[in-house]
Amino acid sequence: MNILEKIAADKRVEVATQKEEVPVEVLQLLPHFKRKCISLSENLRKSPAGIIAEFKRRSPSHPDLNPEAEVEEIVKAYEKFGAAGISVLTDEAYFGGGMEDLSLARESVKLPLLRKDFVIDEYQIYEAKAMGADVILLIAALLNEKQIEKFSKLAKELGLEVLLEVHNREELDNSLMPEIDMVGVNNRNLKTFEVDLNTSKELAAAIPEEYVKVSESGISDTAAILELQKSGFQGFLIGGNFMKTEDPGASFAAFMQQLNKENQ
Ligand SMILES: O=P(O)(O)OC[C@@H](O)[C@@H](O)c1c[nH]c2ccccc12
Repeated sequence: MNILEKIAADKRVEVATQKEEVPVEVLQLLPHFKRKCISLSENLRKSPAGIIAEFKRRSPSHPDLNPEAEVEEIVKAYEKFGAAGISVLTDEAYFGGGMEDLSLARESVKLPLLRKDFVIDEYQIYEAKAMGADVILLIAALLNEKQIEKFSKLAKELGLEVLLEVHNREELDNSLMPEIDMVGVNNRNLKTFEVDLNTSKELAAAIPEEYVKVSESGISDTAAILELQKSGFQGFLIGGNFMKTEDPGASFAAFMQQLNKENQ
């Protein structure tokens, strides 16, 4: 079993328990359930930089990233210094996050929030909405075409946007559908953790124009962004580069300052 399959197997157990504790009918009563979502794809289309800054404490590839990080201060800095959106890891077992982080982020900023998790069940989409998310992630490597269709239709019904994550041409060709808003190319192979920005560059041309293109993972300098922009990317999902430092908000601010200088 590779790491992705292991995460998905654990996730099924976790979701089954969670569903019993807080059924969908209860989620639907929470105040954010009726909230009108903010569009990340629109923000990315109009933003000159298009950075989706991520909050995560650890990951399977970086177990000691920033174990004690607190969400509020960091997401506020991400907003203040010009992020187009924020990604919050809600997986506890492998990333040290939780739904609590997502709700705290919701209370702290107005930016669109991506619930970053391994969606394998419709329940998690209701949960994302109830906790104040604007966007869900669907990972093509984990889901078949039918599931992607079912999940993205539900997301749309709830007013959420969908970021589809692909890692190769086959996943892309099998998973595109009209309900998807953004296509993210993950530069990190979730099966081996290897990072290669060429993954984005090579897949860019195959992504139809109507989808906003997002390059995910392994981006550590502004030069990479300028290059990826040339390949047609409008969104850049960056986590570790900021979270690995003692003050992720300050590192993000410095990164944005540099990027704005180069973009002029
Ligand atoms: O920390 P990085 O290398 O900047 O990567 C951020 C983000 O792309 C990464 O966390 C990610 C991309 N797809 C995922 C799916 C699940 C969990 C995490 C991820």
